[in-house]
Amino acid sequence: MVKPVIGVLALQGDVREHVAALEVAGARAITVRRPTELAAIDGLVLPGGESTTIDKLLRIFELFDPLRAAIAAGLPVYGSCAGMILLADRVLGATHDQQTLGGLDVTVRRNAFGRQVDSFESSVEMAGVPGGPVPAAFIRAPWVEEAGPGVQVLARTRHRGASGPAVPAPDAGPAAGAGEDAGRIVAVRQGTLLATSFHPEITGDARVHELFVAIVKE
Ligand SMILES: NC(=O)CC[C@H](N)C(=O)O
Repeated sequence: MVKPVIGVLALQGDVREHVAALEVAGARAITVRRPTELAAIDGLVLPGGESTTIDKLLRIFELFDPLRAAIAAGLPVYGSCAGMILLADRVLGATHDQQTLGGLDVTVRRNAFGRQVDSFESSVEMAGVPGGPVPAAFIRAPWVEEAGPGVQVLARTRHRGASGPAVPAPDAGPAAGAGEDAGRIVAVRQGTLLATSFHPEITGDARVHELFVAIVKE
């Protein structure tokens, strides 16, 4: 697979930014809106946006069940922010009828860092992403509250940030450990599923997408 074909779910959210980052990262990126388009892709990005809206649109576009099945069958997927929520098996703060595609054995908390005004930009040291901290935009971002045993934690914030926005630190990372003082989990991987609380696609740094392209090629 010289140049994998990676789809970006294009129902809502920041689709163009992911398409651009994927192209920089060495993939051929296509937008996906129809179930039949799933057959053409080697991997899929679930963009940021509003997870409740994307969930509803997935069902309206009859993509929910096929996509759930494709993920269960091993389709590599990268979910950013709302996309992380869509990949999570369990969601705290979900609306009453909100469903997720699932696949990632995590519990995520929606809007965990606060409201829209608490959105912030920072940088995150991420396992599997060499070359220093990744610039990361947190926009009404979720965090991973609990991760199952098969889930690899790739990045954490420096502080737990229970009240107000946390400050993801350049030295945050898997070495932070799981102790009481360890920060919030903001990037995870389980098999071929990758998820980040933040948006790396709007900061002009394609290294997280390069990691996903590498996962797709594995
Ligand atoms: N930037 C984002 O993707 C925000 C996610 C949004 N708060 C949600 O719950 O879906």
